[in-house]
Amino acid sequence: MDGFITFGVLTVSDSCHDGSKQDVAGPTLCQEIELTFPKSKIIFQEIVPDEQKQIEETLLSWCLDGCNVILTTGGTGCSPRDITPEATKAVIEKELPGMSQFMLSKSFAITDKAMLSRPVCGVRKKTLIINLPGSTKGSKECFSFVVSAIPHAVALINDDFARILAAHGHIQGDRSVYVEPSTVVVDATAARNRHSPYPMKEVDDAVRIILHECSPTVETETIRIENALNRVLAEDVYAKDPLPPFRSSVKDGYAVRSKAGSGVRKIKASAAAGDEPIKINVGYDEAVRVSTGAPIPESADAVVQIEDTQVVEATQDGNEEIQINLLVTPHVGQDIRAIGSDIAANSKVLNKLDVISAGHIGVLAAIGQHKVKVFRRSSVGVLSTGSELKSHYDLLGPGQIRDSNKLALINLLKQYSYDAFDYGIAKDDPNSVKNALTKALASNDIVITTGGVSMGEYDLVKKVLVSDFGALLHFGRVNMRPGKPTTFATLHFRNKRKLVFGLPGNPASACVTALLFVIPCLKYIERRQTYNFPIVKATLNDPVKNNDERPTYLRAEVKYIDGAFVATTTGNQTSSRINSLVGANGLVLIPGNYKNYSQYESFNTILIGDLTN
Ligand SMILES: Nc1nc2c(c(=O)[nH]1)N[C@H]1C(S)=C(S)[C@@H](COP(=O)(O)OP(=O)(O)OC[C@H]3O[C@@H](n4cnc5c(N)ncnc54)[C@H](O)[C@@H]3O)O[C@H]1N2
Ligand code: MOO
Ligand SMILES: [Mg+2]
Repeated sequence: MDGFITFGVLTVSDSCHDGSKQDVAGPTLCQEIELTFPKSKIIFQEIVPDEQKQIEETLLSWCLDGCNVILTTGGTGCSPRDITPEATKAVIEKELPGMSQFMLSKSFAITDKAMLSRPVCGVRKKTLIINLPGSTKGSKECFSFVVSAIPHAVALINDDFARILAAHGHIQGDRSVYVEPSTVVVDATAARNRHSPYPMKEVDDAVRIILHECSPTVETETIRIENALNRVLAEDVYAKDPLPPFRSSVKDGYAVRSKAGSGVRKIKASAAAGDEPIKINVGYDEAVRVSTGAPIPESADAVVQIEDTQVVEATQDGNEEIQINLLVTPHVGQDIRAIGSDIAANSKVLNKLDVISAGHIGVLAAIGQHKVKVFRRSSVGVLSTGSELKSHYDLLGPGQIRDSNKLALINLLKQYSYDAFDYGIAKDDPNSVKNALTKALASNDIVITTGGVSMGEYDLVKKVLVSDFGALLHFGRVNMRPGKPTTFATLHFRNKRKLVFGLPGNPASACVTALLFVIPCLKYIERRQTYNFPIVKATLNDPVKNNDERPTYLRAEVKYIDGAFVATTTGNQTSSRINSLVGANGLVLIPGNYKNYSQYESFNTILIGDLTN
């Protein structure tokens, strides 16, 4: 589960900061983090000088931004500028002397120099801060000494065993959270229901029910613009300063006074991009050589591009122009980017409810805004149910298959830019299902389960939801193929309202129902204005049979050819066949009732991905 522990790596060093030395320790620590915690995410990496205030400010801002662990490297010694431990002490609320002592005691075995190191480790709110020495070797070694304590420390700090243990695959057999046994008793086989007691809902009604049961969030969070892609803005954004902040040249050419028209000009000075604006008076017979992006001297009112000029006189070595001839008559403002011409000072640049794109982030960077307020996203836990399931890392015994749903769903959500957390595999027994659900519900707003929702005596998800969690099942069957037993429930867990999607176990069914029901729900809650997938009319490229009374969502590759959408199905469409999702960017909706459809018939098609041509 990517992004489970978030890290920040702060190099503290005057010489790395001013560029006279290359920072090797910082990048090496990042590599170590990625190797040791493949599911982690490094959200910050910076170099600051050995200045107490700057170190403190950076630590505080990373803590505020929800960084789980900050590693500092450098500034822990006893030279006059070494100040990292003091800065760290000023930021932390609880010191962890054991961690520093352990690190030192291990270091003594390697070098006596460790006696001169003064690392501080501690906790501020939900962030663990660890000082490491500045040398690449030393910081790497010291990180390796304390690394085993990090996941547990993060769990303790966040008071969140379930999430952390789930992240490390300890769901089954984990005794750290006690869960009362389930109240569900598996039915005697002969006494079980012969017909599903759940009314069959149409897909559109099911979507309406889901959206009715959730509301667009009002919760916001403030995040760095680097992390803001695809988030929904929770505020209008205004520019304080104009862009450009000075009159700048649009072309490589000559800044002149337009009134003097075309003709010969003496080169008085030159200005390149990045130069300070030159304070000279440009006479009517003069010009200032300018490059694109350079500031224009105040008295000039036009730029003439190089292509529209000729050299009249040059220095003897041929390096400098002395006089040039303007071949065109310049007009006022020609090729000058006026102050505020792109963004006027105090103007609104971005609107609340915009979905942040690369362009938005560019605007935010251009106006110097470091953070934005966005709407909070729902946190999602995903778990699989099924006694036959094994992790894809395990060897299979007789009767076992690999769990493909969990990873497929977590990554399906990721495709639409939502994160989801892995809550393992529950066995088909009520206690195991209750256990896994408890852990997933404890840390998430939304839980997705797969399997165990149909008619079998071991399909226990619905029962456990109702009996053990007091859930309200809003529907338990939907008129669609794949996905008939799709279940949607709401419940209160520790005084918080939760949504549960009980998706079918068949792999294609799980993905199709996640697309049709979960993704629009996540978008709607996040306050996206467009939460439904686009629908187009597409013509079938191959004949299909619907062997079912239910409307069917065929997985297909959709192309736009000669002004029309054409859909080619991705082979066998049986619900168990996860391969039918490979290469599918569309779901073609064909009516049920056991009808056959010939090539060239057109159907509504939901676009779930980019067109492939
Ligand atoms: N008597 C009836 N039987 C079934 C009906 C029905 O209406 N009456 N509906 C069928 C339909 S449609 C579907 S879809 C499946 C859904 O079943 P469940 O949601 O109860 O899922 P399971 O029984 O647990 O598993 C079904 C199938 O999928 C495999 N599976 C489950 N989880 C995973 C996973 N994580 N990764 C890979 N494969 C998984 C599992 O081994 C089964 O083969 O029920 C029909 N039955
Ligand atoms: O609805 Mo099920 O998903 O067809 O196999
Ligand atoms: Mg079943």
